[in-house]
Amino acid sequence: MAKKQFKAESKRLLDLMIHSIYTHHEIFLRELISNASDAIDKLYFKSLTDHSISLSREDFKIHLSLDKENRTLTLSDNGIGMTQEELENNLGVIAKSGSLAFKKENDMQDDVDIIGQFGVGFYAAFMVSSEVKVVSRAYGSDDAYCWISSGVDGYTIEPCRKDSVGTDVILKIKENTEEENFDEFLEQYRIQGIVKKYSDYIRYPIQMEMERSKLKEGTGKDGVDPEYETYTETETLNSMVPIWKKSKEEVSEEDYNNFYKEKFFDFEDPLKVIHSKTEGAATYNALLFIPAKAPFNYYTKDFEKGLQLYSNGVLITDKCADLLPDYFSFVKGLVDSEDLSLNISREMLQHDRQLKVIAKSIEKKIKNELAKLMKSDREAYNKFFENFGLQLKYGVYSNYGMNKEQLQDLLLFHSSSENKLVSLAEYVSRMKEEQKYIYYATGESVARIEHLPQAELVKDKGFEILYLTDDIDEFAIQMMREYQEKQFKSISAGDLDLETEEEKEEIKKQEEENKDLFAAMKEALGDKVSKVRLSQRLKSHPVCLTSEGGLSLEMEKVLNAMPTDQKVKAERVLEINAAHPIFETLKKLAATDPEKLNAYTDLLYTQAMLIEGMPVEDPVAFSNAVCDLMTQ
Ligand SMILES: Nc1ncnc2c1ncn2[C@@H]1O[C@H](COP(=O)(O)OP(=O)(O)OP(=O)(O)O)[C@@H](O)[C@H]1O
Repeated sequence: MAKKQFKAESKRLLDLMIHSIYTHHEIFLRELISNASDAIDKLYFKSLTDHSISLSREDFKIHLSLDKENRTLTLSDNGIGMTQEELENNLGVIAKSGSLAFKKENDMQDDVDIIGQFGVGFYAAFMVSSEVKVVSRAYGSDDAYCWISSGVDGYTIEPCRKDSVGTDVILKIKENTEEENFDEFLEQYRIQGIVKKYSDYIRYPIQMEMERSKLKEGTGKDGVDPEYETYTETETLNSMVPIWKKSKEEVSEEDYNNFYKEKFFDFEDPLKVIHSKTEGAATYNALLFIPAKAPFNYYTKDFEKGLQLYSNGVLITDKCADLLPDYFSFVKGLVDSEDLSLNISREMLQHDRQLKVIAKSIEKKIKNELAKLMKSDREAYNKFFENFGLQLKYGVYSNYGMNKEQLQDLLLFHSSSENKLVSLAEYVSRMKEEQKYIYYATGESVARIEHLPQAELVKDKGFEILYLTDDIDEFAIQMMREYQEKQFKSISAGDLDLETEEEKEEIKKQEEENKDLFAAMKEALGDKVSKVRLSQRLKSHPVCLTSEGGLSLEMEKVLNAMPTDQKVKAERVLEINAAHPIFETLKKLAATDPEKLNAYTDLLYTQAMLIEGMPVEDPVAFSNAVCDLMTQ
């Protein structure tokens, strides 16, 4: 059977092209400037081998001009131009890319970055233009041709005059409609803004006549009213050389800082700059910054993470979220890669595989740089941690601890013995020979934890305690379970395993002897506690509250502060210090005055709650009970 060719309804196709590919109208300018840059690159490439071309890099430019009255925006380049045939083939055939063909035909050198590949970008002009006119004269030809089209109706090509080689693209900007504003594309500042946004790093100057106004001479002083006059000035709108493509030696700290502040709208210099060129599985340049302070909305839903993504110096996405894991969401910066397979609108990527490879590599880089900073400049790292440490801890906890290995060495906690932030590695390196666990205590603040009765014995043994003051801390620690094969242990949970065998025996004996007392106290407290027992962690304080099972009192507080209806309750244990005089009193009361024992038990429980920073269920009853005691 004879094979038939597909036919395309070219009008429909163009219509689709104009209305369905791009999300933002402003993209048209990026596309036309990229075409101009490609055309110049081609001529430049030719000039490398054809010595009759006397142009050097500096001679090439792209020029923009606005004519509000006639509603035109003109882009001129002195690139390679197009012959009549090329106009016909490249602009008359949708999805035909002369640039891609050029790249394939010629073995392109490193310093030429042809951008075009799909053969559709040009048609973006019709999103904002009622008519597009292309006047072009090809390199090596004396003839020029004019291609005109109003979009779906087709196009005409006629000979015309053009004095120099290159191409002028003249857009007749559409009239405003009820829904859409096109006038904006006739405003010089809007055009300047779009160029800066997408084409700042096109390597040839993009110039425009900018209208300015100044005070007329002789006015505005000596009692003469100020009068203004307008004048025009040619301005280069783009910065051209991407700072990230320069070598590190060429860029000063000030250059980096200024670039960061201007581009990412910060008033302060960044805390750390990471500039890297990577080759291998993923080839890319990255320029990343760690801000000195968390933005005011950092810990809110409004904050959007992401890095700018460039392909050959042309902006593809302003905030590519996939390039950063959540726990490094504070990083600002950009990635530029030539190996991205872009989708046709150049607004997205086609395969996220490449992006994943780049993201993995960036993540590794950020982690290593932070670890380096921790070692080399602790003060700066502490500052970083004060601002973003919380995010790292969330990172350890989230996704069922999937990233804990990655992040654990970046964490800092306040140390009881050092009285400053320490890393887990530092803690472990100081552990005593007989110390089995990494001890931690939780509470609202360092000052509050300092006074926790539970900490007494652990401290007495000379063991360091990590003070956890953020809500997420204990959740993160529980997710980690251990660090360098040392388990974490809360000073308020379960058996601290601090006693010698004899001490353990002694406690067991005392527990047995006072079985009835503890049973009576438990009875008095009812559901409030799951157990009353002898304490193995108290030294001078009478009581404390601990918990059993996976849920600690601190976690209970955190979870119950969340706006959900489901409330949780930790299994509370009231611990009594056998060495405290109160113990003797309790023993006596058990035998003589059970009612008083009940009242004292309740008082002790409430005191323990207060020490823990837990809300007292009935403050009035507590106050009355204390007064009763005072007046006895
Ligand atoms: N200013 C110009 N000077 C010379 N040739 C041009 C110019 N503008 C467009 N062309 C030619 O027209 C072709 C089609 O342009 P178009 O913008 O539609 O696609 P492209 O740039 O090749 O690819 P992409 O869709 O990826 O941008 C280009 O490949 C190029 O050969």
